Amino acid sequence: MPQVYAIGLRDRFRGITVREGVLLRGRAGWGEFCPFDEYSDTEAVPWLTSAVEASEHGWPAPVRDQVPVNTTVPVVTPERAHELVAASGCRTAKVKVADPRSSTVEDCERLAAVREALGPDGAIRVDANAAWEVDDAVSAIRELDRAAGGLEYVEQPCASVAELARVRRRVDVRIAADESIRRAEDPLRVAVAGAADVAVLKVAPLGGVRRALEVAEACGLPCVVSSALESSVGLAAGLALAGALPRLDFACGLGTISLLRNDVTSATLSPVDGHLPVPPTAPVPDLAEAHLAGEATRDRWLARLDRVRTLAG
Ligand SMILES: O=C(O)CCC(=O)c1ccccc1C(=O)O
Ligand SMILES: [Mg+2]
Repeated sequence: MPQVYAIGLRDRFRGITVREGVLLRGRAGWGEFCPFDEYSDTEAVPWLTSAVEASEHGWPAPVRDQVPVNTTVPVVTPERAHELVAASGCRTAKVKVADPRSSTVEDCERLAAVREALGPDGAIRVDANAAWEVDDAVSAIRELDRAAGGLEYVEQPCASVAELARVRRRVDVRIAADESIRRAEDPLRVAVAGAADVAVLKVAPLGGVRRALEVAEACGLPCVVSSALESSVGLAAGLALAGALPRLDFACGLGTISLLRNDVTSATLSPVDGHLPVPPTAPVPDLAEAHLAGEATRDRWLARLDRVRTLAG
């Protein structure tokens, strides 16, 4: 029987305070199905394909046994940002910016605190989650770059690929594409070359590790593997992708377990010295019992899983 979990977040992230999902067990081990609420049943199909790959088929062989990861800083006070980065042990920090609850001035203050915690040789990237228009993006990126003492890249400053290309021509900071790839009609065909310098790949919305490897090859850009805020069961799939990519030039966004208050496994994938291991399979969710969702949440997820299974055929 699939297990439905509900785990609180330490700080609000992307508007949510509780993360929910389903753990599936198959012949090869465990997989996680956890599309966000805003994903339709059709959009959730690749998330299921990814969970089925993990639980029934397993992953391709890795070419490295550990990956550097960034710490992720939600929209929090500068003091809290400093504390999160200092405690992380990571040499790269990714800071959420352009949130409706945070002005550019506040984003700059948070970035200055992150630089202070990281020191001059750490790398700072920001994620705008498609919030800006082109002109706003250009001026904000210049300000944030200054406040951070240099940015490694800015993730998804605007919504469309055409806008990314226009921003990219006007700023010195690298542009990374996230939503442009993961929410594309066909991620294998999205023309991000010319609009971005870096591709952010998330295993679940791309339909699994094998499918994400094809997207990496098709897009022809350096890739960063990022989580979708999963438990360690889902994070393991991201690590399998990061482990199997032919090249890995940047830290990955897989150090997100600390954003959750709990994990479903005692073999939690929490970074040590800014690195995570590439596991052969997902960890067994031996602590899932302690984080099972209430009945209404469970029924809602099992119904969603049924509908998406039917769609997936
Ligand atoms: O990349 C990271 O560091 C963390 C993952 C992250 O930011 C994220 C997590 C869930 C959903 C969307 C995003 C995003 O990159 O926009
Ligand atoms: Mg992003």
